[in-house]
Amino acid sequence: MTDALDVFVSAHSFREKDLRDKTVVMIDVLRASSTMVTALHHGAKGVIPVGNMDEAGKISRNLDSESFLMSGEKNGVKIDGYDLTNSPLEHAADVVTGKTVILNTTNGTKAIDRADHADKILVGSFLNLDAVVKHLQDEKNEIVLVCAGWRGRLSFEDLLCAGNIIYELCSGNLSNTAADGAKVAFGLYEKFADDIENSIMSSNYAERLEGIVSKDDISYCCQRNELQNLPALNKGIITSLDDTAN
Ligand SMILES: O=C(O)[C@H](CS(=O)(=O)O)OP(=O)(O)O
Repeated sequence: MTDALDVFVSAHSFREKDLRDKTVVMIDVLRASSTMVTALHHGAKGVIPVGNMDEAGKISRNLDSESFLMSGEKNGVKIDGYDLTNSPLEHAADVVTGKTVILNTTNGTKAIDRADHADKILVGSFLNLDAVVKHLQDEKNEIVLVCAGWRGRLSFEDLLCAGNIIYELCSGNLSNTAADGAKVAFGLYEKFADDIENSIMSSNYAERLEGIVSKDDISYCCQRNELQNLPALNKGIITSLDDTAN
């Protein structure tokens, strides 16, 4: 099954047609994917991913002011006038239950926007890795793991998570005929499998956002299989797969 799977290392490394009729798993470990999974696990009604502030503003104007929260960041910092940053730890049950979260981030929400032509878009992270793997085991479409990366560049933690998904799907035995992207992600995971958190703590992200994003946030996002839900995009809104009409 891993022969029908490829990995794109950033949200800018594919063309629209590369995703047509495929099932995409968008991976932005730090932090958009982890925040979406967490918000939905904690009872958010849905997450609306937006690519910029204008879009966020337009959507919010059509909603009852009590019904939603605006979450997001620019360079890791809360956007003026927003309720929350995109820290998963801020998306706690007492904050998000029953609310729609409009989420605006530098990479993750834009990656979803760019993956628009896929047949299905799922959201993956270390937190819900098992749920992703279980779903992909029965997937009929070709699969593409889209790492959000950072501003068009590769991010270590996203590729590592893609490698972990592939490793589980092939039970640690990747075929020689797998795509190059799958081989690279798998190899990265093999190297760092026993040291996920430490290796991510010395990634470019951790260095770049030191003092802005807390170590608690990063540690939280490195936990594997803490949450069991699988977010999926449905008509512009992300909900956990069991809650959607599909
Ligand atoms: O806030 C985050 O975790 C990042 C910030 S940055 O773009 O890596 O500086 O955004 P995200 O879209 O969640 O990757």
